[in-house]
Amino acid sequence: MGRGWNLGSGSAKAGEPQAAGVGRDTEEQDLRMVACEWSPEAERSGVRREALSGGLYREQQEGLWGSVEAGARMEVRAGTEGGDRDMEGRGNAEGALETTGRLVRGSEGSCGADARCDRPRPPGAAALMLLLPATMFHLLLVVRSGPARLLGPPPYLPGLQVLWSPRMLLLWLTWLGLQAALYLLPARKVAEGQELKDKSRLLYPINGNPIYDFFLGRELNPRVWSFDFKYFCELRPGLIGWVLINLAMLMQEAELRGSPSLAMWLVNGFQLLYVGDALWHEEAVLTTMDITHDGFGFMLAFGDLAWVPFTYSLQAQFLLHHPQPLGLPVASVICLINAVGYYIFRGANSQKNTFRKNPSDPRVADLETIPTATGRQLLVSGWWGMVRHPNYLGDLIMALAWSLPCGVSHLLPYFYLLYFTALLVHREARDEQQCLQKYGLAWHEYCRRVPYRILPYIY
Ligand SMILES: NC(=O)C1=CN([C@@H]2O[C@H](COP(=O)(O)OP(=O)(O)OC[C@H]3O[C@@H](n4cnc5c(N)ncnc54)[C@H](OP(=O)(O)O)[C@@H]3O)[C@@H](O)[C@H]2O)C=CC1
Ligand SMILES: CC(C)=CCC[C@@H](C)[C@H]1CC=C2C3=C(CC[C@@]21C)[C@@]1(C)CC[C@H](O)C(C)(C)[C@@H]1CC3
Repeated sequence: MGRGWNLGSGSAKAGEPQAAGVGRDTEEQDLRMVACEWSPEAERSGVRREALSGGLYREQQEGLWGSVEAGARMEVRAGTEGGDRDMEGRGNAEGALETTGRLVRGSEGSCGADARCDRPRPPGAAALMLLLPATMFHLLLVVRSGPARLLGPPPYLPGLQVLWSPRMLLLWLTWLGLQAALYLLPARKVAEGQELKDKSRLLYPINGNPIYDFFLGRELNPRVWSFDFKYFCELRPGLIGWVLINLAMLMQEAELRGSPSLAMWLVNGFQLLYVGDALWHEEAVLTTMDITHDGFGFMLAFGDLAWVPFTYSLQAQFLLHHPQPLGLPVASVICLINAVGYYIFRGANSQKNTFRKNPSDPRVADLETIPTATGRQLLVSGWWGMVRHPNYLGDLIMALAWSLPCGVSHLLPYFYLLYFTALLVHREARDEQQCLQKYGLAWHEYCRRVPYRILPYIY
């Protein structure tokens, strides 16, 4: 059997686990830890030292995670980079092992804080940088064409003179400038984000690959004074730009056909609700992995400033060029689908945010939780007991409702749904990795209790 030990959660000897435990100031904590059973997913070879959130880390004696046998001895080393301490414990017949030891806060740092360990390699990054703009242009060309075929070649290629317009560039810069000016208004609320992982020395690798770094961004939170480029781009210019493009489509349709169609109203209304919700809950964006984990490179800059406004508004663009009849009964069903999606999306996000801010809040105090070695807890009832990403489920249901008003004659309006499913499945896998890194066996226990990721009984 292996001799590496996965530290599970246990009750704290001094100071019960708290939701805000990660940021505790005490230099040393006495923790009572329970080593749990080996699981195939937990087996990872080659990991010598692993960070526990809250600045703690543990080391494995050998490359494997180990199960605990009766009477087995375990050795866990924990400490700061400068000075480790050893601890010992004994296993019992049930395969659980208790040990009491003193963990000393070390410097935070692990693959979990490194945005590069779970991302595409340079050739993939280079391909994406060509593919994404090409896809966007393709979509914009075909949505205007008669057949509007998602998979066919574009009907024509515009000349360079069409693509280059100093007036448009000026307009775009003015738009960014206006957003930047609004963003800088002194009246806005100053919110504190999560403790950032860029305290880690591992976050800034010396040997970077220029293509890869350009794609992902070297800097986690590029700022000039208090102007945070990533945070600014994540919400304002792109999301508001998306709504404005939708609105322009609606107005143009009114001009062309006398009044906007019901389908156009629905698409505008649904997406306005989504963007309004994002801006209303602006602070919640601080805990998304884009802000806490990803650098600000091509992916987010292009994603936020171009991809979101131009491809997320595809349905409205499609409807302008391909009007679709929509009766009231079908429209009502679509509204219901969107309402259900929004209800799940908002309910799940709010439940987690409320819980993370204050676990004793009466709205979440009764929910069942799993303690973790970091002091934070994981919800296992309510929305987060249904599937491991109920917010993604709600988001996907809404995505379906945004496409349905465009009818079923074309695949193009379903592009967002397809892309978004791929994005969320990939994102879910990344988050899973990070949570495993953060919470170790407590995360395995959560996965055991809540086996489905996004879609109950299916995925
Ligand atoms: N429209 C779009 O293009 C996109 C929309 N989105 C939406 O953005 C929103 C945010 O998504 P995203 O940033 O990916 O991540 P989530 O909001 O899903 O947050 C994941 C984090 O939540 C915490 N968590 C996970 N499970 C539990 C649990 N059981 N109990 C308590 N906390 C838990 C963990 O962090 P910790 O424990 O550290 O708190 C985990 O890392 C989603 O609604 C998503 O649909 C996302 C991407 C694109
Ligand atoms: C293909 C490509 C270029 C991908 C880049 C991905 C980005 C477009 C998305 C990554 C995470 C996002 C989020 C939102 C918009 C899309 C991007 C930037 C978001 C702002 C949409 C509104 C939501 O309410 C949200 C605030 C939760 C969400 C955050 C993540």
